[in-house]
Amino acid sequence: MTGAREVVVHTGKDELARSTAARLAGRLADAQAARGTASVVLTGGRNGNGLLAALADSPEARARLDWSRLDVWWGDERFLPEGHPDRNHTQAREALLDAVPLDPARVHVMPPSDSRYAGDAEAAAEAYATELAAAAGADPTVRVPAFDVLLLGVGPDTHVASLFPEHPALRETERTVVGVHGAPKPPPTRLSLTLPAIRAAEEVWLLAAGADKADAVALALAADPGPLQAPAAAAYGRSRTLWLLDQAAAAGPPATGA
Ligand SMILES: O=C(O)[C@H](O)[C@@H](O)[C@H](O)[C@H](O)COP(=O)(O)O
Repeated sequence: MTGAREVVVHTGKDELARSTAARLAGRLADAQAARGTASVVLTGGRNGNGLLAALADSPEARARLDWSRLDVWWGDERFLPEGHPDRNHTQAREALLDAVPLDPARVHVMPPSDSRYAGDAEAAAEAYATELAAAAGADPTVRVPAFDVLLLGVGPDTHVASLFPEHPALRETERTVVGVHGAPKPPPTRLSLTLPAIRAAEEVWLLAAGADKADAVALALAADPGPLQAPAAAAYGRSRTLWLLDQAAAAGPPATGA
């Protein structure tokens, strides 16, 4: 079912961000060298934004990456008005996107809540699904591009993108993007790629740093928990699934008892 799962542990969150930025710049530059273009799917959250900030300073990115030939997508978005400071798009702009010469036509933002979808998360999700399908090419059975790298932050409950444990969005097998209602992490209304869309990526990279992630990482890396219990364990790429951790997140559940 899945490409090999690899785990890489860095000393701390800054080193994780720096090394992952170098790795990502190299991977995307290789794709551009081979195909002319590259694609990356961004994640929200502190680790995702830390990675983007590190990418802005990355010598590897400066030396090798052609920003104008990079397609940028999002794995999830907080369904809030355009420019809201909590939107993943706003935070990504601040961390990186406004500082590099991207082609605006290649930056595929998930619709904000004050767009023409007027607060209708399902309609916004459908619009993004249509944009993905258009980018995937002429074959109507292929509805998501084969992203080079899809990034996912891992939540302390093992959520990835806006797919939370036990949430009905995890059961989606048809749609590639859904509106997520009643999310336990604010804001409650979100847009998210579904598991089938995530699994269309060539490589899925999961990021976690800090002791508060140790239980989640241990659970997701343990033998096959179901997706409903541990969404992170159900997120994998076609050719590779890479877990990028710092030592605290990799330390496993804290010892209990005497
Ligand atoms: O929009 C979001 O909130 C996310 O995309 C979410 O899935 C995030 O990546 C994780 O909660 C990890 O976030 P941290 O890196 O901040 O722990």
